[in-house]
Amino acid sequence: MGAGAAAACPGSTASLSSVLPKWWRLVTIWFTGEARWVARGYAAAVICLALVTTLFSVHISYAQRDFSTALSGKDVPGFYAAVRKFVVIIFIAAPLFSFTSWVEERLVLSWRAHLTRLLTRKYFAHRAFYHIRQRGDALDGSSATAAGGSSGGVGGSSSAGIGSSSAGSGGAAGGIDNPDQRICDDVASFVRSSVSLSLTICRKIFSCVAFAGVLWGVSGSLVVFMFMYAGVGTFVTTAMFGRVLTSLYYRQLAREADLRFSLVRVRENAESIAFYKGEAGERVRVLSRLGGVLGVAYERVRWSALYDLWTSVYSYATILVPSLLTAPRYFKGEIEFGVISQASFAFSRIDAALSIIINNLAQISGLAAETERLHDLVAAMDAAAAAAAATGLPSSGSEGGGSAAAAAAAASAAAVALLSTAGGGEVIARRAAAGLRGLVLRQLRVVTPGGGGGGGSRVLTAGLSLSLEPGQSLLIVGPSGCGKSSLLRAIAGLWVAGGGTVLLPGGPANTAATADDEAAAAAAGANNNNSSGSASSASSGSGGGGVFFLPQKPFMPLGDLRTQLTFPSGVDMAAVTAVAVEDGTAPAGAAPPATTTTTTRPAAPGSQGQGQGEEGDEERAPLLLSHVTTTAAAAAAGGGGGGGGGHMAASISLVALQSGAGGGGGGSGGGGSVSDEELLALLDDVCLPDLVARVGGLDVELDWSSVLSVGEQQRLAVLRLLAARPCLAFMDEATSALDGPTESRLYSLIRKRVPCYVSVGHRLALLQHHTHVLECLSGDGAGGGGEGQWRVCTAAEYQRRAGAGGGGGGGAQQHHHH
Ligand SMILES: Nc1ncnc2c1ncn2[C@@H]1O[C@H](COP(=O)(O)OP(=O)(O)OP(=O)(O)O)[C@@H](O)[C@H]1O
Repeated sequence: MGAGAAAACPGSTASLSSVLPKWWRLVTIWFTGEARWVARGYAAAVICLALVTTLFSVHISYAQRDFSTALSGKDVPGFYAAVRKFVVIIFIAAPLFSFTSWVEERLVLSWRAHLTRLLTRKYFAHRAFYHIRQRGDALDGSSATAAGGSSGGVGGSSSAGIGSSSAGSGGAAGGIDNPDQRICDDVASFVRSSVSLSLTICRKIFSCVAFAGVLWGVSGSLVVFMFMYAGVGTFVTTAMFGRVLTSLYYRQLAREADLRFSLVRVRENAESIAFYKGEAGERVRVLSRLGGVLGVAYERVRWSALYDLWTSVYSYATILVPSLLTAPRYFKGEIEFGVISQASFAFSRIDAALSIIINNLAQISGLAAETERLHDLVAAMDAAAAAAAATGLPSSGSEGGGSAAAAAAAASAAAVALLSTAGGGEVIARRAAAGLRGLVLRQLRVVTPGGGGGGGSRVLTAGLSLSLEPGQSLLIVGPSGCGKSSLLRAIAGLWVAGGGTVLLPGGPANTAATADDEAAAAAAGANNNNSSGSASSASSGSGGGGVFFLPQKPFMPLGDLRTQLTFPSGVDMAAVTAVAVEDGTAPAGAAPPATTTTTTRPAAPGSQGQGQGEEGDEERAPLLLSHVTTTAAAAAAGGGGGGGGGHMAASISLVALQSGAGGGGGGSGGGGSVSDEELLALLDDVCLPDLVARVGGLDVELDWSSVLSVGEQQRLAVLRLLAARPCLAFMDEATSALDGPTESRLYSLIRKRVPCYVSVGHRLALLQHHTHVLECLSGDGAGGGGEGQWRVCTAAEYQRRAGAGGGGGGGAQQHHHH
């Protein structure tokens, strides 16, 4: 029974001693972090209080002794003297004991707050939540319960974690299940158990020393016997129960989180399940996860019963032993009666101290499991951050600075090392090029997560090079599953496995942050070098990078209607600052909170000449989309007819044309926030003029994803794009739920306000809104291990072919060589 449990759970392979360094690493996060003086103050206070309360316990034992001796000797004055002494001690000790528990509770709360905030920051930094989620999804189901318990050191866990973000090799390598549960529940229990166990140990050591002195006065042999007795007991207990109980506790945590997750999924997808009439299946799934929880729970009950049996035998024996050893001397008249009871009391205290593992094994094994889970989570988050930093845009704008750059460089180096061990693959480089206002891809290779060069990974795109400049727009088309969305994932930096370079607008000219940005960044954790400064602020766009992604699935955050419209940059500055102040991350000079929610926009690009980006002049110059091809398509073009479109048979190159510094395409608006009037006008633009009136105002909070139709949600998403006014936008089937005329109207607006954009779509009607088409030529995502082939042509040419040859495939045939 125990062996089975141990084999099934990675956590079980960790012995208690191997968990100790991990526990210590987690503990030092608080004690050496920015709040270290608070932490150390609390720790010193509780340790002193533990010492004082232990001394009082010794006094109480002496008072008790006098008490019993006076009573048995019928010594009336002695009795009353003992009573008086006892009352005085209790009078002082009682408030002290309650003050001690108050300080302990405060310590627990502060520590928990600190650790949860830290993990939350790490969770959102560098989109760790995305990379960790991927691994969690892959493991969703029964295997998830066994995941996450890597018993290796930080290095081992890190490489597993990095794999999840880039080139993971499947669940077997160890991953992170249910990060939400780890951040909420595991932190709380970890902190509580750590404090209570540490204090227990402190108290036990003190009392062990104090009572060993007392007992030594009675009988030296009793002390020696005591230590031997406790040593054997501890050894037997840990050998018999330690690993099994830790493993069972670990599995129970994971399975309970799985059960809860299955119920949360039902709540989130209630309508779809109801339409499918899928409740029977869901019920079975929930109940089977309950079965998983109960299975582990029953096993725990069995082991706990055995453990209880053992501890009762052990502790009852300790009641008898001191009396057996001291009674003969009492019978001979060598000691008083009170000495027997004092010896028993001292013996039981020392026994309790020495039997700390025996008596607290359940709590210790719980703490060990929580330590494993939190340690793995932190390692995975750090690894995800390092991987993101390896491919992320260099820091620019609000978080710039020597230390940030150095940290990013260090993280990059770490990530490259980790990636090379995890997947053996290259990483896509993403850079911000100052002055660039379009998109440049160079020899881009996109690989699905799942291994760098095999082991389930697939190459979706190989050798793709293109450039897009203001005034141009690209429609990505191709069969479902060929890798269109994945191309956007790679450009956005969500997928990093592969190779080549992505250049995006960036640098001072395009990322000049507004005051609000800076305040937000400063307040929201600028002093945390894991904060998501560089890559995400640039690529999420609306804040300061000028690049905006609209995903395929609309997302409606929790909050009022204004939040929906201004997402992701609509930040309640008062709340941000409040959080940062609570968090202790607000710098001394943090900007005072704004009173309203604001949406920031990139400032209008200024003169191009100031660009200090990483790229040279060649990259800064706007590039005309001259051609695009891939290695495979290039070869094909060399051998067969290349119809139109400017395909080149030879090597791929980017043709930099005349720089049109100052970037055409117009319209990049000035900085500042979006007023309510502007929001109302934008709602009008996206054909939702009556939405505010219908729901009752901009401040109304509803469950937006269920009260708005998918088409309405898509229109709101386009509104966000228009409000953000990026210089480059990516839309993944962002208008797929809209009727033709509405879609057309929205695209006309986008064309007017966004100089350069890329869409993924299936409808031919979209052609009229794009200047070029990027077509995936692989029928099935380069199935069978072939490389993804793409080609570009003008929209007119694509349209011509579609008219003549039945879809873009007519033209595609010419180059479709495997
Ligand atoms: N996290 C992942 N891990 C491994 N493979 C993935 C992952 N996400 C997607 N894929 C695979 O990558 C391929 C490309 O997916 P992608 O979403 O880019 O397709 P698409 O061309 O956008 O399709 P559609 O038109 O249906 O939206 C698919 O075969 C998909 O199964």
